Amino acid sequence: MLAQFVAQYHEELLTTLQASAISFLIYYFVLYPIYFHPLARIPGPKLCALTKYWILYISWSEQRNRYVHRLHEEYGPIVRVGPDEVDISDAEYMKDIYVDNFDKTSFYTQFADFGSFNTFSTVDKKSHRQSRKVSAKLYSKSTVVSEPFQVKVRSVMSDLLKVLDENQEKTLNTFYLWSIMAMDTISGFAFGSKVSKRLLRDPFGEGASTVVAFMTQSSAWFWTTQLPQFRRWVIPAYINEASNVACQWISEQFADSLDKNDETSSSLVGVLLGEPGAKVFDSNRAKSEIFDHIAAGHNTTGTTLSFYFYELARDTKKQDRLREELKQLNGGNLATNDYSSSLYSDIEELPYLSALTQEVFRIYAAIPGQEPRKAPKNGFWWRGSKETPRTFIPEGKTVVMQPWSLHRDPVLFEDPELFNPDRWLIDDEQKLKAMNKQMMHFGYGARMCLGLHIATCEIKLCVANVISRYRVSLDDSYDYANNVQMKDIYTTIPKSRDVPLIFSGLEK
Ligand code: HEM
Repeated sequence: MLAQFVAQYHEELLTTLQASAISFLIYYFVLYPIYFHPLARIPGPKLCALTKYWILYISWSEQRNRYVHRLHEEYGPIVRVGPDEVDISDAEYMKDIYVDNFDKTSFYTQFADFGSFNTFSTVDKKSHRQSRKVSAKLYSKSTVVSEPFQVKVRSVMSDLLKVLDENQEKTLNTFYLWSIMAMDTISGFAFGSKVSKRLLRDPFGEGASTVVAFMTQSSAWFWTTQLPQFRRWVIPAYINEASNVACQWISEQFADSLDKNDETSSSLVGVLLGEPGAKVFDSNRAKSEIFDHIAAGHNTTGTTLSFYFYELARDTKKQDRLREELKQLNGGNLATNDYSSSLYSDIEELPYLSALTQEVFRIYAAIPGQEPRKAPKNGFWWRGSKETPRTFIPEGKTVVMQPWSLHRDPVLFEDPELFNPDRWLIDDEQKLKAMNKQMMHFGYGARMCLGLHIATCEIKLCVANVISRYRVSLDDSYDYANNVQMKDIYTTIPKSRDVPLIFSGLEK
């Protein structure tokens, strides 16, 4: 009977089944994500709501930070950038997401080296807390300003001043130079000064090849963080080779440090391994941590300083004004002839130096991109705004903020693309407080940058030492407008990997 029915009506049945399947597919893939999904009331392009591959494509084509920023300008402080992902640009939510410490997403899990995770790549709160505790004291402000650390950083500054002295009036790739300098600082801290390589003593040879190896291995960031399942198929062999070179570089110094380092309590190796027998971390875990700190610390600092000096070189009035401020420190004189560095305690609070530094951090945040977290167990409320009604964001959905947009809020930062250090020198305390609260260049909350005190110290010391000795200028033959832009990626670098500048000694 049934067979007879099917035989008689099979064409109509097929059509009905096909129609149902098509209706289901339309509902599931189009109507549900756009109209019925829990995030449906959050504005954004329909393509973002339909498929996660759109924002992945934008990310892959290195446009995400600027694209998401444009979405905020069009749709307001919360935008839906993927079917299950929202980006928020409102400082009020920094506490909810980063201080209350939503777990990191899997974006971070692939930042593991030597087969072991590290503080940066742990996603859950509990293991992160335990991991971070081990090295937090070593990176604290009190350690960074202490004399033993300051001796190390001043010694790196002296190496840098020698390089500049020997290469006056030549065009230097400053992105490499500052990155090498930052690498020397972190590796001195990590392996102890007797062991760590002093790359500034061979900046154009081993120095350049080491930073290039680290930069090359991190150039696969998109596949590593976003589509790790395809990584092994799409990554060219030279990236894996660069990764091996970088790991080898860490391993050699790590092994040497076990033999020769006598700074057990003040070096990262000493702290990570603990007293003999304590077994805080095994050696692969310790190497993974060190790899990550060196990778996180040199590139970001190098990028920040590249844009810093670029801004000073294109506006000599700003250089002169900073030089005037520095002069006051030395009884009206600038630095002496020798290579000795200024004291951090003397320059740390200088108003114009601090304003310049804050403005560089604002426009050129070295990590300008997404810092994704997962909505927690009981979800999370968007409390409502002019553009978007109060909306519940369920557990597990991705919630992101990007410094790029927070730092370009036109209400707090008038003419946001203008490099204007004077905006930090106003008398309006309330406004300054709001501006500072909006800054996310070192992240925010419990997972804020571990190296922020070292980085700030190095950056200010480097600028003060160089500007008090040299006039910095652009190389007229170089196309800065096209080449010196921020690459639109998670950790930015100058697009051309080259910021050529010329240093001319000041008359003493
Ligand atoms: C100008 C220089 C630097 C900038 C702009 C910077 C920025 C940041 C940002 C934004 C984060 C949070 C990232 C996220 O949650 O997605 C971060 C985390 C981190 N940074 Fe830095 N960083 C700098 C220098 C350094 C240095 C010198 C070190 C060396 C120790 C370092 C080590 C770390 C570590 C270990 C984390 C992970 C912290 C955690 O998850 O608890 N950074 N950094």
